[in-house]
Amino acid sequence: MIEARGLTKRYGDRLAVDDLTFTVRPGAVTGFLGPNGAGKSTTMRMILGLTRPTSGTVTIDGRRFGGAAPLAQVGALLDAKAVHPGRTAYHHLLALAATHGIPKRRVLEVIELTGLERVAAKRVGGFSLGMGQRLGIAAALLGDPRVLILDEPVNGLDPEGVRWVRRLARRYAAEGRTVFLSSHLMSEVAVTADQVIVIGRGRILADASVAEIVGNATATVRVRTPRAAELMPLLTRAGVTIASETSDTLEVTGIEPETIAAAAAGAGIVLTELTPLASTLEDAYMALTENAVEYRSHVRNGQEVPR
Ligand SMILES: Nc1ncnc2c1ncn2[C@@H]1O[C@H](COP(=O)(O)OP(=O)(O)OP(=O)(O)O)[C@@H](O)[C@H]1O
Repeated sequence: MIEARGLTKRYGDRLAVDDLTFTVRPGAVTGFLGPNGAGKSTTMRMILGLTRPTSGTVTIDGRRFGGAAPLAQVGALLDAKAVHPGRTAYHHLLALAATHGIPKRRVLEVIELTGLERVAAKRVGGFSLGMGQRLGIAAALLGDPRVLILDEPVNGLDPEGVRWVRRLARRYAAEGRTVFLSSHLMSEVAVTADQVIVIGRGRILADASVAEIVGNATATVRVRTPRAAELMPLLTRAGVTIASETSDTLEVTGIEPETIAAAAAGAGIVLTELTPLASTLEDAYMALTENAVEYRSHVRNGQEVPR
């Protein structure tokens, strides 16, 4: 179990993590989601005792770590590139095991577990991003930890690798361990996690189950009518957004289809389509983080440019 209470980190006048209070429970996969620069890595570093909080506390299974947490208690993947490039994967893991009193046979076990057998004798400097990521995960698993903290674990992995991380996370959670993984992709978290903590600009935007977040997302309804221009003002009110792609189509968010149908019928407007568009976790995420994105891009002249 990871418990953060009022966790705060300030870098100069920049508040990277702003008063976070949350609990990550064992027996479930908890996704930690947020746009670039939201404060995910800083939070994870504070959990692991690698960065000192400006204020607040965070404990793992009731203990606070001033220095790095022991491998047998917590396995972490933070920066997969932080490995000596001249060492082989095997020697990297062996050195790590030796400094933590972990037997050599466990090194062989994690090499097998992470599918690194073929490249274990190769120097890490020549590893692909995906192989480096697997090695980082192998290091995290070395101490057979009760708590697993993975920062962007699927970064650079191929589809097979992504599925493998997903299965690994689920298996660890099913064994009653605590699994906390960050991502900036809601789609990935949706299929892997049970719980989701969403942050933006260092603050918590949501802390709920995946099902709750999807359930709370306001659905959009596509309305087609030759009299769209007349219908639009009848639907306009606080909390409603209307987008119009073509002259006879409206995408309305914030009103139930029944209410739209009644408004149209009342004005004698014939609807040729009234379709609720499934609200996805990705929509919910975009809505949640709308005001918390620092580096959102948008499309101009067909090209994505930073705002
Ligand atoms: N050592 C540091 N010194 C100064 N500012 C920092 C430091 N580390 C992080 N920050 C700032 O704190 C904020 C949060 O960064 P952090 O890396 O925790 O975000 P993140 O959610 O992990 O983002 P990403 O998905 O891009 O990795 C950013 O604005 C970042 O520039």
